[in-house]
Amino acid sequence: MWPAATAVVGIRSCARAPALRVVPALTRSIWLATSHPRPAPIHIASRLALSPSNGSTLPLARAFSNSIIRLDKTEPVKAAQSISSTAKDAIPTTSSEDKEATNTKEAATATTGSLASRLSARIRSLLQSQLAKSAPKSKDGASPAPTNFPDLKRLFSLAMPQKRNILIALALLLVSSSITLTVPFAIGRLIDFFTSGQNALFGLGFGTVAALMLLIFAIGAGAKAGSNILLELSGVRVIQGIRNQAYRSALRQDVELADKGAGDVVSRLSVDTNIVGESLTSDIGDGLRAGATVLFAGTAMFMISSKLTLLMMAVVPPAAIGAVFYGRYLRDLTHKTQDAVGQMTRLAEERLSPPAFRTLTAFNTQRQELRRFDGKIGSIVDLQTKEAYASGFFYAGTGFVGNCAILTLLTYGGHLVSRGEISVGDLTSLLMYTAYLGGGMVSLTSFFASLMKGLGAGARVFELIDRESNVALGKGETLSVSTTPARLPVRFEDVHFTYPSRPQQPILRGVTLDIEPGQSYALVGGSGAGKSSVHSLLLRFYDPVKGRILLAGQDLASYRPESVRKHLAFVPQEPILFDGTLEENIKYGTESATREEVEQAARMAGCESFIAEMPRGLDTVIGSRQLSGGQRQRIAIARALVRKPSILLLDEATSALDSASELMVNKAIEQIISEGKITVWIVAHRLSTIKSANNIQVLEKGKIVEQGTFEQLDRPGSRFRSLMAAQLEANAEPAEAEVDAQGESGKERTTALDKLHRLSALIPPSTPEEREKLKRELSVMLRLVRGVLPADQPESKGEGIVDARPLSTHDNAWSVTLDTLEPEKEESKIEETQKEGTAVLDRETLLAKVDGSRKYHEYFVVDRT
Ligand SMILES: Nc1ncnc2c1ncn2[C@@H]1O[C@H](COP(=O)(O)OP(=O)(O)OP(=O)(O)O)[C@@H](O)[C@H]1O
Repeated sequence: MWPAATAVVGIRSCARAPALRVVPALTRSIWLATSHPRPAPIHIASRLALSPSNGSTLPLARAFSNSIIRLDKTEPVKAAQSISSTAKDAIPTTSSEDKEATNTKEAATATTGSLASRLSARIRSLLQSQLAKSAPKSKDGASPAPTNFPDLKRLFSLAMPQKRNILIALALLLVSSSITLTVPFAIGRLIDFFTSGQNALFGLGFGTVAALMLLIFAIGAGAKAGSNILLELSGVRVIQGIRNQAYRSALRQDVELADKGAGDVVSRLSVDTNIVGESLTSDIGDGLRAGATVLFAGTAMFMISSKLTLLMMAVVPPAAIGAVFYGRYLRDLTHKTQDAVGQMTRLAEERLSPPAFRTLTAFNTQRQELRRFDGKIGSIVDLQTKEAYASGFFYAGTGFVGNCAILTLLTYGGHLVSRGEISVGDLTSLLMYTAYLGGGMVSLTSFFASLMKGLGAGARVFELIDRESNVALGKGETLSVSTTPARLPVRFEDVHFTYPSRPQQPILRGVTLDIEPGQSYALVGGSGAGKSSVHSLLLRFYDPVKGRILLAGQDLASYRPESVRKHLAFVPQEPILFDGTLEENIKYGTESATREEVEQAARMAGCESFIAEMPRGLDTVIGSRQLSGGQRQRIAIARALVRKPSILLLDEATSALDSASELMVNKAIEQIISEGKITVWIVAHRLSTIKSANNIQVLEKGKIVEQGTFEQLDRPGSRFRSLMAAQLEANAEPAEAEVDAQGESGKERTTALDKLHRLSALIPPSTPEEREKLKRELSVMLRLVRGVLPADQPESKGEGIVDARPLSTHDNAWSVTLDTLEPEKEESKIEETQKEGTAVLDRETLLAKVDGSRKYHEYFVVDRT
């Protein structure tokens, strides 16, 4: 408010003519119109303001300004040195003027030299501590990672695609600003015209002048509209360009980025890009307008009264130094604030994701979550509080400096008017130009501050854009294949692996294995053994830290990742569906698939029945969580099948399926396996799934400890058997009450059948009590098997009922046949079978007892060594 307030005092002190009464109000309204609510790069002002006045100050201003520009670059300490050396250069000039003539030049140099070096050290330490504080902490919180702020050139390069529009907008802006800036001059002349009683103004009649001015103002308004529209539109396009660039970069990253959570990336894409785009377009417009205002107003003032102008300009350098430090502080603060916003977004996004939201609702952890979120907001508020204090003090300071300047103008200006050195009109123009200058400088500070904010946010955007992926897309040789599906042997050779986020935790410690084309493999191991990690390495989500993976005899890392992934299909543990139709979801990644191919894949994956129940079949739109877990898995399997891959990777792909669906999917997989065209590599816990593979690999403690066929591995003392036994024990815990409660309803039957699957490979108990328990269970199962067979079941192989393979090849094993479990014979038969060694029940025999008309060709076996 300084120009308006002090204008009153100034005008009163030199009031001569009635027309002057209008000046304070006029000054105030013009100042309000030109001032900006936000701060300004006084360094530019200082350069401009100082330039015409004093030859010796021009280099200083330039050097200072250059130092400030260097501050924006990535070398803050060098910039600090530069600033201090600029200050050092400045001190001899000013101090030598003030010194007594008796002072020797050496003494002055020594004094100023030590002052300058102290100043230099102080600035350097300030900047270093600021940088250290603002730099994001590393994961362990120990050592801060240095922040690389982009230089202005890099920042401006983002606006290059809109260069033409921006330049036109800026040219229009200069036209409109120039017109606005002639107003104080015209008013000064008008005041002199009215107070002097002349007949002509600029040699023209008043009416003509007024009409001309109206025309000029209209042109100014048009130019302003044009520049505003063009800048806004350029801003939108620039933001669009930055977002595209950043998103493209995000999509090309390796999965490590996603492991950290998407929230931070999302906030970079949304908030940071916005800040950068704004600072490159509308803020640049504001800045240029303000710069032109300051330049024009300063020059005009200088022409009206150089003495007065120079006197006023003395206040600029301290304000400029303040602006530099404020700007820099703001830039670091913005970077930190944006980081904090990123963390908050990450938390909110994670917690509001459908599965997380269900969990927090079910566990009543809303308060706890709110506290956690509050903590995140708290750190943002802390940073914003610092910003509030910084801007409060800064603006108070610049306001104070401005008031001092206007006071000087009015006091000394009034004096000059009273001495007749300048006219009242001149003083009025000066006063108005001061208001313009003040407003312009405030706007410049605002522009400077937003540019600094842009740099802070830009650093985060560039971090994303520049992030190098370890597994770079588009780099490497194209994997060329002669057949479809391609026959691609895989070999892991002494592969060691740790996740980048946990380099101290080895996951694989020398895995060596072979995958032959057209074969099927099951990778088994305890939870957390690293099975999924093995698949991740083949998919090149990560690269091994040691050893190598060979694909078709060549290092996997030498291929273009996309060309390898084209031949792989992957069904993850937790399949992801996207918003869209079922067909779109199945075709995801295989856009060329026809409707028939989609339908066939859906059929093979066992999706047919539930798709048929959907209102629009394959065209039904689904959200990411609008299907059951088992349905999602089946869609994901269909998605993999429609791809017709060379290698099909299934990671617990049937874990969420019930037995009937699992059986259906397993049959589809078995069919694929039997065709021998596609290599199938399964990660599984369930025996029924594992057994469908020709080869089994057992992963333990980061190594493959056993591999072979099921028959080879299912032997006493094998790691595989103990692994299976441990899992089965954990799963098969039948209780009498539960068994009784099962009845024969479809759902319960399915549950019991699931248990039956597991029991088909159970190691029978050795103690009489446990054997008792097993007998009870098997007898219930027998009842269930009878119950589950529909009366109209055609003569068949028992499809869709029970999945169990012949295990008759097992040496030294024994089995309890279900027919031994007919109530009256149970006890004796078990004993008997134990003595006999291996005996197998074929279902045909079993079911012949149940219903002589049916034939079944599969077996239930209870295996025991
Ligand atoms: N993105 C990751 N970053 C860091 N560590 C990870 C990551 N993913 C998995 N791990 C760790 O790597 C180890 C192996 O995990 P992996 O998922 O490969 O095991 P798994 O054998 O597939 O387990 P499960 O059978 O339970 O799915 C685990 O200890 C796990 O904590």
